[in-house]
Amino acid sequence: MAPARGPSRRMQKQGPPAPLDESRIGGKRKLAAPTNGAVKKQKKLGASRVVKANNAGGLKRSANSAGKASTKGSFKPQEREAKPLKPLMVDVADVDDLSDQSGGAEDDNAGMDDDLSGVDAANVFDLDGDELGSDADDFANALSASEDEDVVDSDQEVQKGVWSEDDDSDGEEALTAANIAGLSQRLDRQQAEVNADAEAELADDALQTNIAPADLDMDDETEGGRTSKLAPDLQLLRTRITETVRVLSNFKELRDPARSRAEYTEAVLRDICAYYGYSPYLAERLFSLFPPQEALAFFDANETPRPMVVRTNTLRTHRRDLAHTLINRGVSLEPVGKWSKVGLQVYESQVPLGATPEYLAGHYILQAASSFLPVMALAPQEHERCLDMAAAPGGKTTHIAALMKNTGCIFANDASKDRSRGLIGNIHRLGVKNTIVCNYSALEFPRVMGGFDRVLLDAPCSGTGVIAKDPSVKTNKTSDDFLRLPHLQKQLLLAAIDSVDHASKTGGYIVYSTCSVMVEENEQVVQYALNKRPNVRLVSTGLIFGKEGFTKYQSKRFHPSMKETRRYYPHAFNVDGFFVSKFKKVGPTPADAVKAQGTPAEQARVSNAAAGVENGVVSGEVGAAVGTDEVNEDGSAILNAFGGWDDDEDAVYIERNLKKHLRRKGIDPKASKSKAVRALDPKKATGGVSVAESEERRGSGEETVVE
Ligand SMILES: C[S@@+](CC[C@H](N)C(=O)[O-])C[C@H]1O[C@@H](n2cnc3c(N)ncnc32)[C@H](O)[C@@H]1O
Repeated sequence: MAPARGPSRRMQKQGPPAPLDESRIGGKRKLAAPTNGAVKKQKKLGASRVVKANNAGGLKRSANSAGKASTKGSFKPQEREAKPLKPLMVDVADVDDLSDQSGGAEDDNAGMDDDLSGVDAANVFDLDGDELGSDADDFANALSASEDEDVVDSDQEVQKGVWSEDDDSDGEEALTAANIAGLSQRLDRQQAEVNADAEAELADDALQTNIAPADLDMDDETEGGRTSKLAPDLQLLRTRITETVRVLSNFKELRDPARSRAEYTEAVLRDICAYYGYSPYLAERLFSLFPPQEALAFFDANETPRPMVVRTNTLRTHRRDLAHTLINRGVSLEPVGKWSKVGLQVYESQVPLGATPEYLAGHYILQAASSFLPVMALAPQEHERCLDMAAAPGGKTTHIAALMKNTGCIFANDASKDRSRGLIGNIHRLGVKNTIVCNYSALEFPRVMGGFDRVLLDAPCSGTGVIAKDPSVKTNKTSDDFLRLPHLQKQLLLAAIDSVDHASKTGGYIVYSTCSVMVEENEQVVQYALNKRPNVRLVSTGLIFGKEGFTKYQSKRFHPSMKETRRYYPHAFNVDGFFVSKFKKVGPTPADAVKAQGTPAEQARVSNAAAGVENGVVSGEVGAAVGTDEVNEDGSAILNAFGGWDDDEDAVYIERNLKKHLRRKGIDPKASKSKAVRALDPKKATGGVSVAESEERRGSGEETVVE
C-alpha cells in the first residue's frame, strides 16, 4: 500500500471550503452554524455509519445494514471485484448505492425543470442534525438494499434507465452520506471555526476597549500604517474598518455629528485599500455595489479561494461512477448542490486532480461552479446549431457538447490562437465530436456565419468576480478598462444577437455572461443591447439561485426586465462573482444593421473604440456608446436604431424623447412639434436606418432620438 500522502498544496492552501450556499434554494436549510448538539449528533451518525476498510480486502458493513428494503428502487449494484485503489474511509457499497443521473446521461435542463417545479426542501442536503438524520436513514436503507447485491463493478456498465430523475436527489444524499467521514471532519472544523470566531470576537471586544480613542481616529493619516514606513497594523485596520462600517450601516444613530457620510466612506475606503490591497479606484467601485456590511463580506470573501469543483463529463462517465472512483483514490467530495447534476465539490484530495487517470481520460474537468451557470441558462438542445463566441479554453463549450450529447453542431470560436490550443486540447480530452473550432474576432459574426439556434457570449471582462483567483485585479484595473471593455462587450453582444435565428423552432436564445460584478460590464451592456436591438427581450435564465440584476444603480435606471438577469457573489453563494443574462430573439435583425457592423469601416470603428482611451482622451465613440446604456423613466429604450415592432407604442416613446431632446436644446417642443414628430414618424424610423447611419447621425448631432 502506498504511504498516505498529505493534502496537496492547493488543498492545504484552500483548507476546507464552506459548502456552496443553497440557503436560497431549499427552504429547510438553516443558515445558522450547527449547534453543539447538532454537531454531536452528526458525529454520532458519522461514527455509526463510517466503515473502515477491512485489511483482508473485504469491506465491513454498517450495523445498520440489516433488514429494510431500499427506497431507491430497482437498482441492483453488482459485485465489486477490483480492489479499491486506496484504503477507503467509507464503504464502497455505500457509494454504489447512489442514484446519479437518469440512465447516467446528463440532463441539466431536466434537472433544472425539476428544480424549478419546486425544490423539495426535504431533499436538500442540510448540515443540521435533524435533516441529516433523515438523510442518514435513507443511507441506512440504501445500505441494507445493497447488502445482497453487494457493490457495482466499476468496469461494468451501469444499468441504464433504472434511475429516475427523482432518484438523483436521493443519490446526492447518499453520496453525501458516503462521505460522512469527510463531513464529520468538516463539521468539526466548522465548530472549531465557530469557536475561533467567538474567541476572536471576545479578543476584539477586549481589544476595542484597549484601543485608545486616538487609535480609531479616522483623520489620523499615520494610523494603520497608511503613511507610516512601518508595516500596517492589520489588527487595528480591521477593527477600524469594522467600526466604520458599523457606523455607516446605522448612520443616523451611530454617527459622530461632526462627520459626514462622505468622510466616513472616504476613511473606510482608505483602510480597505491598506488592509486588502486594492487600488483606491477599484475599492470605491466595488464598495459602491453593496450596502457597507455586505461590501465588507465581499472583500473578505475575495481573500479565500472558492471550493474546488469538478464537472463530470457525461459524454464519458456518470457522476456516481466518477465519485466512486475518486473516493477510492482518496478524494473527499460531495455533490456540488441541488442545482447541478454533474458537479462534485472536492473537500480534500490525496492526489493531484489535474493528473489522475480519470482526468486524463476526460471523465471530468476542473471547473468553477459559477461557470456551469451560463451553460445551464443557455440550455442547448440536442441536434441544434450553437455558437460559443469566446470559447477558450472550452469549459463551457464542452459542457454544451455534453448537454447536446454530441449531436448537432457547435462552433467554438475564440480570437486568441494561443488560447484556442487549450480549447482544442479540452475538446479532444473530453471526447467532444460535434464541435468546430474557429479563430475569428467574434465581431465578425454573423458575417462569418449566422442563423444559430443559440449563442453563448461568455465575454472577455475585467475579472472583478474572480479576485480570489487573480488578486492582480485588485490593482491593475483602471477607469480606462471600464470604458474599453464594456464597449467591446456591447459590440460583441450585438454580434451575438445578430447571429441568432429568431425563427429557430427550438431556440432563438442568446446568453451573455461575465465573471465581473461591475454594472458597466453587465446591466449597462445588456441595456445597450435592448436599446439597440428592439427585436430581443430579456427572459428568465431558469437558474434557481442568484440575485436579481440591478434595475437601478446610482443615477442609472435600467429596464424593469433586468430583474431577469442574475448576479452571483462569492460572499453570498460561495461561488465566483458572475453575471448571467438570457435574451430571446423575437424578430429579425435588419440586413443593413448586420452589414454595417460587418464592414471593414465599422469593424475598424469598433476596434478603435474598443481600444478606448488614447492619450487620456476618451474617444467620442466610447462616450457615445456609454451614453446609450440607460432607459427612460418608464423603462423604455432610449435609442432604437431600428425596430417599430409596435408603431403606435413607439410613436409615444419617440415623441416623449423628442420633446426631452428639444427641451435640452432649449427649444420649445410645442412650437416645433409638428415638424419634429413628422421627422420621427416611426415608419420612417424603421425604414432602413442602419445602426451605422443612426450612429453617424448621432455623431453629427443629427440624431432623431434622445440619449
Ligand atoms: C472569459 S474568457 C472565455 C472562457 C470560456 N468561455 C470558457 O468557459 O472556457 C473570454 C475569452 O474571450 C476571448 N476574446 C477576447 N476578445 C475576443 C473577440 N473579439 N472575439 C472572440 N473572442 C475574444 C479571449 O481570448 C478569452 O478566451
